[in-house]
Amino acid sequence: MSVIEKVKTGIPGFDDLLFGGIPKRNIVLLSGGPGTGKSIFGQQYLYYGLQQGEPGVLVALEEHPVQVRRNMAHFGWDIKKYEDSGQFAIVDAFTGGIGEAAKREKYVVTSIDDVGELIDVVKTAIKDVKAERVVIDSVSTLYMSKPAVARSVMMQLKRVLSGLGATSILVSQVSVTERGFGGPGVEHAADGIVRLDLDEVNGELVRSLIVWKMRGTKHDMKRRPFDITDKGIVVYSDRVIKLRGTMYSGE
Ligand SMILES: Nc1ncnc2c1ncn2[C@@H]1O[C@H](COP(=O)(O)OP(=O)(O)OP(=O)(O)O)[C@@H](O)[C@H]1O
Repeated sequence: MSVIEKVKTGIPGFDDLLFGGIPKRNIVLLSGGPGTGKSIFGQQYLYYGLQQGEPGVLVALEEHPVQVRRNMAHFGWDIKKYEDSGQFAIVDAFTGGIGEAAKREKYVVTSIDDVGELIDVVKTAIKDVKAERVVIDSVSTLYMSKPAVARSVMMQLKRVLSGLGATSILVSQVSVTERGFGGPGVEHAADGIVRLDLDEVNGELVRSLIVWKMRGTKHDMKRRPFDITDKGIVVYSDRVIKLRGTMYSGE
């Protein structure tokens, strides 16, 4: 039996849940409601890779690249030096190329309705920086207005990302009450699903996550609490959280 190579996320506590990390070339759907920490998780995964000498690409569909750099700097993740040295790239799929700041971006997607264009730009960025890690934030934006094409978009992305050897996290936005992870088309196509949650317990918001699926490895099956600190996400892999009265607890 061949041993599957794992990619460490570097998020404290999280790799324990995957017995080492994400199997190489997997496409992982990172799903959760608003403010659950999806963007931070993705950025932390990329920054850890950079520190290990693994180049990365962040496809920004929800935020201006300038804002992304600012948010990352807030956690002490200085990506500028990696951008300058050609080990990291942000694909701007947010501005549509409009505005002064957008003119300074190297990788710009002018229309996100044209998935072909997006894929071409992403491909170029991955090849240029030799990316081993890719984050798309968020993939939902690509099919929000046309759910029927979700699976096809996902399959196209999967072929390109996996084909170029990258291990990818695709952020999937779901509403607070939604039980799923972004729709059947994407859930089945993804190699892995990680769900982040924010729930009110005794008048306080509590963060937790669960690994729902991960092809190529055994994984933890329990809901684990996590925190967002000034240094990013910390998962408490030895603690279990039971949410009362949610769709998960079966109460
Ligand atoms: N320095 C920090 N310390 C603690 N918590 C923080 C810090 N910075 C941000 N947060 C928390 O992270 C949340 C935002 O996380 P993030 O942007 O990753 O969410 P998201 O899941 O991508 O949300 P959305 O889908 O709405 O964009 C904030 O609402 C806040 O609760």
